[in-house]
Amino acid sequence: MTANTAFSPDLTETIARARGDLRMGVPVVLAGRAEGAALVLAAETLSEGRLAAVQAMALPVDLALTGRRAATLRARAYDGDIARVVLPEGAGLSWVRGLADPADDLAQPMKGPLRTRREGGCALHRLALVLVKSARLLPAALVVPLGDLPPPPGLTRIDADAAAPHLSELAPLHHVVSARVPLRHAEAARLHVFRPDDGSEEHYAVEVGRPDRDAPVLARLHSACFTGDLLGSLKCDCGPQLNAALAQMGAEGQGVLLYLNQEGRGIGLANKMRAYALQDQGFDTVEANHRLGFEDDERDFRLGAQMLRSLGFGAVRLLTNNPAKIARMAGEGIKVTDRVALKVGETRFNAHYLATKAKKSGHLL
Ligand SMILES: Nc1nc2c(ncn2[C@@H]2O[C@H](COP(=O)(O)OP(=O)(O)OP(=O)(O)O)[C@@H](O)[C@H]2O)c(=O)[nH]1
Ligand SMILES: [Zn+2]
Repeated sequence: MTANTAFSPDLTETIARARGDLRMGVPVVLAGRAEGAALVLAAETLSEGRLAAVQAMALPVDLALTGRRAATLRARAYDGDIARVVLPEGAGLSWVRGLADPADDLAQPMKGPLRTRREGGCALHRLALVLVKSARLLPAALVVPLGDLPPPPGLTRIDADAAAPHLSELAPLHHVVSARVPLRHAEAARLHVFRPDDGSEEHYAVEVGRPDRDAPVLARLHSACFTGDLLGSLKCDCGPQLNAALAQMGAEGQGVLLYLNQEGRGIGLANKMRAYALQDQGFDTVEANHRLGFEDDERDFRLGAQMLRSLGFGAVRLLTNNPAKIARMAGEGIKVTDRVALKVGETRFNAHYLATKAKKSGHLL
């Protein structure tokens, strides 16, 4: 490796840079062997100026959407999980935003007619959506295949053939530090910080007592909920569940709570608030995610399994009502010897939310 290439970003670093670019509204270039190079711009952060610059290139432009969003818009998704909606000539920023963001779907239901592309490949579109989702933006992106044109200078360029399999793998988490933090519910607690090597959010583990590594440990996989955990929101049951889990660990003298920074079931706080705004319009928690173009649950529970293993745990008594968590742990090689029910925090504001989870996501009552 020469000095120059040693300083160059590798694939993981280039993808992290691309996430930052997309969040700032800067286009990135995806280049695949079969498809050639394409310019990608996140719909959420697209500016008038960059849309005009795209249109000035006089190339065919697609708005890549997930199959979920396309279904809401009644657009044909020829690629199954994604749709390539053709950008009509002269379409403005409000056209792009209206397709990407369901906020005004009810007020302005007529978005079409929408023409979706059938011919050509969709690998770069699929990768573009993975990238904008991982940047916690709305899952919608303009994709401009460049043909023979050279990409504009100064843009982050990603090797699409290498990036697609790379992004489906979990970035390794490294244990950064741990220290004692006595908690109201569990005085003998220690907070461990884990950092993924792809530049994404850190995740935490709260270890209560000194649990025996050879026995199943009382464990809770808790997903970040700013509104519930910190603000005391009555719209979900997260805050009471967090406290009850720590209290049970404190009472038993041992346990481990994994705090996964996957706000809003993995869609980020801004998108969760978009989902809440749709719930204000009458949609339930699952429908709201789908209208936004997300799956019901976009979390990656491999994170929890990796932290447990890193701390030396192979078996858990899992505090949860969610059967998917049990299945995901087992699938990742963590033995779930018991399910410990965690029923706290029902309010008149979240009764419908809890009932929807029971009905649509199979939560145990
Ligand atoms: N997208 C979205 N996320 C929500 C909504 N309400 C709560 N959340 C998020 O859902 C997650 C709650 O996760 P958990 O406490 O692990 O709940 P669970 O998967 O139902 O499982 P258990 O609590 O273990 O039974 C948190 O990340 C919240 O931010 C909502 O209406 N929409
Ligand atoms: Zn919550």
